[in-house]
Order: sequence, then structure tokens, then C-alpha cells
Amino acid sequence: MRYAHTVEQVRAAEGELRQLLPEGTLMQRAAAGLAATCAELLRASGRIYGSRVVLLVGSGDNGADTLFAGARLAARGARVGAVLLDQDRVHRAALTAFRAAGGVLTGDQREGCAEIARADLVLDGIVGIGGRGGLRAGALPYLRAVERAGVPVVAVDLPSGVDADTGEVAGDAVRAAVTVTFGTHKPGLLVDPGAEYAGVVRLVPIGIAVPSAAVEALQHADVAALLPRPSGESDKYRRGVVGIAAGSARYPGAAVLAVSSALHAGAGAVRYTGSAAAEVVRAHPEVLVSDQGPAQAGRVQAWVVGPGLSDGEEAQRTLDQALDAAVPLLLDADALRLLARRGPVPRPDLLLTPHAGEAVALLAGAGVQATREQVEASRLPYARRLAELYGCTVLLKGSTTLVAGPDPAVPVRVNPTGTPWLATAGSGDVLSGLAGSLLAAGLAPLDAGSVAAYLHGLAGRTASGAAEGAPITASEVAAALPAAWRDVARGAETVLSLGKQLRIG
Ligand SMILES: NC(=O)C1=CN([C@@H]2O[C@H](COP(=O)(O)OP(=O)(O)OC[C@H]3O[C@@H](n4cnc5c(N)ncnc54)[C@H](OP(=O)(O)O)[C@@H]3O)[C@@H](O)[C@H]2O)[C@@H](O)CC1
Ligand SMILES: Nc1ncnc2c1ncn2[C@@H]1O[C@H](COP(=O)(O)OP(=O)(O)O)[C@@H](O)[C@H]1O
Ligand SMILES: [K+]
Repeated sequence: MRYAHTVEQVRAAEGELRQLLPEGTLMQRAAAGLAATCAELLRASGRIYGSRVVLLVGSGDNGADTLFAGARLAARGARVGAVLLDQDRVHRAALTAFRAAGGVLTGDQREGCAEIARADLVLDGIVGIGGRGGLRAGALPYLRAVERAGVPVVAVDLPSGVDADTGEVAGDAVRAAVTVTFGTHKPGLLVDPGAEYAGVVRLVPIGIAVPSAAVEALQHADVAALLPRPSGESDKYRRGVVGIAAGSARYPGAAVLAVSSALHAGAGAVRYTGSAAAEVVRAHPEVLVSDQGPAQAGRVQAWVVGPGLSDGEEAQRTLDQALDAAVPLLLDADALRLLARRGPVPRPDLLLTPHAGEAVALLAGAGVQATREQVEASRLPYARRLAELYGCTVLLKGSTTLVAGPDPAVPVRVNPTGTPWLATAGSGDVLSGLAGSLLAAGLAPLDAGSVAAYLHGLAGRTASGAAEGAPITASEVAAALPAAWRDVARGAETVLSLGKQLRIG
């Protein structure tokens, strides 16, 4: 698991540790890790000796880390110049160490920008976890110079201008190739739009012990441990049966897609109810179909309602019946809009899977006005808010997929897999069938949602291919699910056998 903590949590942990260590120890650990990453990058594109590095140095400890790291690079022969954004407020000891190692201060703004244009690497030490709001005007000319020159940036702790706790970006922010973060990840590095500014994130441990995380991201081994596996005693009913109520005369394909992924996702059988039964059976003869609605469709261990369902009276009846069934329930697409009309029905076994537009409707249904743009810019707070308002688990789809449970003390899961190629018609239908099947197999809503998002993202990457990838269809994503499943299971086995060889765990 990869964990992220809020600024408040980081400060509390740092405060405790600081008491036990000689003054400046944590900053030196941070600077050493930062310098090591920069050295690695410089070596990869040439050599350290004689390379040109520019530091953008703000008035707080983030600037100080940067100066200490700059001193280490200068000591290894790099030509390091520092732009001080506030001449009167700079960490004195860090500046002294920097100059002693051969670092120089750039002159006025024109000279600073000229240095940037010649640089091999820029370090962004403008502001870290002490930042408030977007970048201030003084930093902007340097930011523009960096963009013009196209020089790679290493962000120190986090890209300046990104909100550490939420990933929100108010105004301008630094776009980094790499972010070197200290002690623990910050939520803003994992959640868009902030995550997009952070580039590749590298964690430098500095010894702080932080309590339970605000945000966490599953890794291969976590997902492997959650995947349902049949045992010797399994039969199709014990593995779980998932019911899918989806599709309409206008959107029969949504039903086929949701069923297709459900078949590949752990449940022992899939029941379908709705008007697309003929299309579903033609594509998947193994599905049990009915047109009688959830109440008459036979026993299931979880229902998925919504993809392509439309929002007329028949759809409303379908939703009511599924809500009456005493099994876990996933609502997507049209079912979310129907739910928004009636407002929250708090149920801990409910999983809602809105995109930002559907989230806006759900928020309105609970009396909260917001725009799609606001939800996309503040994904983490809105995901939490929705889960709290509806008293259930919410999977908010989009460029970063988040899964939030109703208990605010439980970390929000951020999905680390995926590709923008998944933004293709029907890809959400694949996700809901997948998550529903996992619910039926017995996973809790938070696990079902986050494991589904993980596999969906991996399948998307597998289907779209290496490097930058290529366009994919939702059917191809569904077809790639077994490969994603095997990849996760195989990865975990490799880690386990390595662990055994090395006698770990
Ligand atoms: N915690 C840890 O475990 C460790 C933390 N460490 C490091 O300390 C960093 C935190 O340092 P910090 O607390 O000094 O705050 P920091 O981020 O430098 O910013 C505050 C300064 O910036 C200014 N400022 C504010 N907003 C701004 C804006 N939008 N645009 C421009 N400027 C802005 C603000 O000015 P003011 O508002 O007072 O005018 C204030 O002077 C942390 O990120 C990590 O790098 C490591 O050394 C190791 C252990
Ligand atoms: N920019 C993006 N990067 C990664 N994944 C994305 C992006 N945009 C959308 N997705 C994913 O694609 C899927 C789209 O689902 P949805 O909006 O419901 O589409 P549809 O209704 O056509 O099926 C979701 O899983 C979402 O997380
Ligand atoms: K920074």
C-alpha cells in the first residue's frame, strides 16, 4: 500500500521526531535524498561535473532543503546558481552552506531567467507544505522561463502551487518531471489535478512515523490479496452470483459491456434482467436472463443497476426493486440520476460510481450546489462529501479515480493505474460490471470499488499497448481483464517467492 498524509499529520510527526534528533537532521536527510535523485538524473543525461543547475528558492524550509541539496551538487562539480525569491527571507545556514560549496546567486530577474535558459535541471524549492494558494507574482517570470526553455524540473517535496492536502491548483503551479517528497506522500501528489503536475514521484524516507493515512493507493500485492479465488469446495453459487439490470432499447450495448466484464471478475454466474436480453445472450450464452426485473430474476449476492438503463418509469421500478433486495448494490449512470431525484438512502452496502457530471446531480439531490468544473478541480473533498452525504461508498471516476467510504476516519483510496485512453464510450459500463462482480464475490464496497478501478486501469493500459498507447474500445478493455488479473496475481507470487528467498516476512 502507498500511503499519503495531510500537512497537519506530517507536521505533528515531524515535531515529535525533531525533539529526539540534533537540530537540522531531518532537513539534511531530505537534502541528501533530493541531491541523490538530482545526481541520478544529471548522470543519466550526461554527467554531474560541469552540468548547470538552477535553484528556485523560496522563503521557507522548502527553499532551505533546496539550498542544502544545491550545496551537495556543487560539491560534486555541478555549476549551481540560486534565484532567491525573497532576498530578505532566506534560511541563513542553508545559504552559507550553499555558498561555501561553490554555489552562486544569480543576479537580477533577467540574469536568473538567462541562467534557466541554459540549465540542465531546475529545482523547485519555491514553496512546500507551507504553501497557501497559487504561486505569487514574483515567481511567475521564472516559471515562464522554465516553460520556454523546456528544462526538466525536480519539485522539492511537492510542485509549488499544488495544494498538498487536496491536489487543488489555484492559479499557476510548477510542472515537474520528478517530485522528490519527504517522509510520506501527500494526497495532492496522488490526486488530479495536482498529480499531473508532480510527474514521477519519489519518496525519500526521513524517519518520521505518521499515523493512519488520509489517502492510500493499492499496489499489486494488496490487490492480489483481495482477489477472490475459488477453492476446492467452490461451486458457482458459493463464488457469488451477480445480477445486472442495465441497457434499454436505445443502449443495449451498455448491458453487453457490463455483463462481459462481470463474467471476467470473480462471480460464479451472472444474471441479467432488462430489455437487452437477446443481445446479451447472443454475446454471452452463459448468462441467465429474465425480463421480469430484479424482484423476479432469481437469487443474487449483489446487484448492479444503471448502465444504459434510461430514466423512465420502468427504470424507476427496477431501481426500487434492487433497493428492496437485501444484497449489496452498485448504482451507476442512469440509476445515479434516479437516486439523486429521491436523495440519500443511507446503506453501508451501497456503492455509487459517478463521473463528475453524475456527482453534481447527486450533490444537488442532497441539497449541495456545485458545478462539474468544481468537482473536477476538488475531487478529493467532493468524493468525501458525497460519501458522507449518502452514507455509503462512492467511487468518483475520471482522470484520477477515488473511492471514499462513509466513515471519514477511513483513508480514501486513490487508484494508481489507468490511462486517459480509458475515456471512451462504454468504459464506465465495464467498470460497473467488474465492481459488481467483486461485490457478489464478497468484497466490501471499498475493496470492490478500488480493486475494480485498479484492474480496469491495468486492462486499459494492456489493451492500449506500450509507451504512449493507442485508442481502445470498451470491449477491448473488457477482453483485457483476464490479462490484468493474471498480471496482478503473478506479480504478487514473484514478491512472495522473493520474500521467501530473502527470508522477509
Ligand atoms: N515537515 C517535515 O517533516 C520536513 C519538512 N521539510 C521541508 O520543509 C518544508 C516546509 O517548510 P515551511 O514550513 O517553512 O514552509 P514552506 O513550504 O517552505 O513555505 C512557507 C513559506 O513560503 C511562503 N509562501 C506561502 N505560500 C506561498 C505561495 N503560494 N507562493 C510563494 N510563497 C509562499 C511563506 O511566506 P509568507 O506566507 O509567510 O509570506 C513562507 O515563508 C517542506 O515542504 C519540506 O520541504 C524538510 O526540511 C524535512 C522535514
Ligand atoms: N482522463 C482520464 N484518465 C484516466 N481514466 C479516465 C479519464 N477519463 C475517464 N477515465 C475513466 O474512463 C471511464 C469512463 O467512464 P464513464 O464516464 O462512465 O463513461 P461511459 O459512461 O461512456 O461508460 C471511467 O472509469 C473513468 O475513470
Ligand atoms: K516545491
